[in-house]
Amino acid sequence: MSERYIPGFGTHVATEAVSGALPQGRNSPQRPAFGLYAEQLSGTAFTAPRHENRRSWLYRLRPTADHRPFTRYEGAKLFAPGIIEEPVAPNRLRWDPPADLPTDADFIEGLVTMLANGDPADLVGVAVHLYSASRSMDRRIFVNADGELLIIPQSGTLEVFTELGRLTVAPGWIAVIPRGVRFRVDVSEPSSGYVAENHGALFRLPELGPIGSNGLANPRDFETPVAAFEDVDAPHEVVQKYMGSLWTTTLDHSPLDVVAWHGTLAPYRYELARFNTIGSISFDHPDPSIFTVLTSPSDTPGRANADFVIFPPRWMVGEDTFRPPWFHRNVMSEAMGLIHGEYDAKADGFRPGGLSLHNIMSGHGPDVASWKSASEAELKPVKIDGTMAFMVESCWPYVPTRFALDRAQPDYDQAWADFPKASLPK
Ligand SMILES: O=C(O)Cc1cc(O)ccc1O
Ligand SMILES: [Fe+2]
Repeated sequence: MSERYIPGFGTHVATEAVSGALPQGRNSPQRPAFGLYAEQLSGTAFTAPRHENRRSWLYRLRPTADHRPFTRYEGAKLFAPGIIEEPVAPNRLRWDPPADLPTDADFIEGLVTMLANGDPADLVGVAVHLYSASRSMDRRIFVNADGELLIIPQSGTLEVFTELGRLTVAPGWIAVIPRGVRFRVDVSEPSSGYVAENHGALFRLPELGPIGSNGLANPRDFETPVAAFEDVDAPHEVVQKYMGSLWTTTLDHSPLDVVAWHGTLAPYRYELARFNTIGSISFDHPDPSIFTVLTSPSDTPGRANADFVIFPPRWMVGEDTFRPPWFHRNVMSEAMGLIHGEYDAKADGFRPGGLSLHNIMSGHGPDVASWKSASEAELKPVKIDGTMAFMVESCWPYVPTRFALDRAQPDYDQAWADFPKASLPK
């Protein structure tokens, strides 16, 4: 079947891969068509307010309930390894793309956790993982009970076959797989990138306030796949992340057997180039919240559990303005990655596939070289081009994993060494 997508963010989709599979007029008929099983998948509490409520009804060959007990999964040792015991130092950290990410790995084995905050069982927090996959998942399925997965490819295109349909996700695109949705990732070349795992409230579009009714990520540009399934009666291993640990069970069939579904909870993809970037056309550099693609709110208004923010190509026109990111200390914690190109606050050392962490209250901003060139630049209109950085900003400070701590650049503080001292009038 050729791929097709339905446009819109969080819209109510009704889709069937086999004509007549989707019940009409009710969710749970006494006997669904063809002996399919009706199953509800909830992304929000049953009683969540109507405008936030997200759930879908799935019509499948066998119910998800039909499985044997899960046992501990012994693979993917660098994925969700648990938190370090020692206190977290107030240091800024940065990583080159690690040279020793798993090789000859599928998407599950290739996941490596770098940063995490919050306990998944508290339903808050976010984790940042890298992945490096050179093999397709062969009769293996992954499912995350701990939150939704925001997948950010950096190199190589992923074919993600989920219970609710298939998504092609190339670098420059993102995909979000809801909590609990089972999926397989196929690759045709060594592929790597980032995953932000959101344990908290579902990602949604940010409010637009005075921007008005259009702009930033427009709802129409989000794409949800139509129903697609496989009917395979052969053993399939299901690896599940559940309350921070990995578990496994084996089914005698593929669980990607949803023939039809309808509802508002579904995987989706989005091309970052569609982002309608809005910025200053007078002076001063706005807060980066203007670049928010998706936000997962916390219980405190305006203080995100996780904001997914991008730094796309854009014109810089500010008059009498220091144009790159300013020096700052933030009560929010900032994890950043780079998909391609260069980031305007870092002349050196922040590489595609790398990562940086500026945790709560760490002083950061432009490195010396970026500061010098931006302070001396002629302020004509300049296009920042050929770049895509992103940030996963969270109100909860991140804790690096042991793997991450052992691989941090030893000299990141040098980015801000040797600033000349200001000289006051005598
Ligand atoms: O620290 C960073 O590079 C991210 C960032 C970018 C920006 O334009 C303003 C503030 C900010 O934290
Ligand atoms: Fe910052």
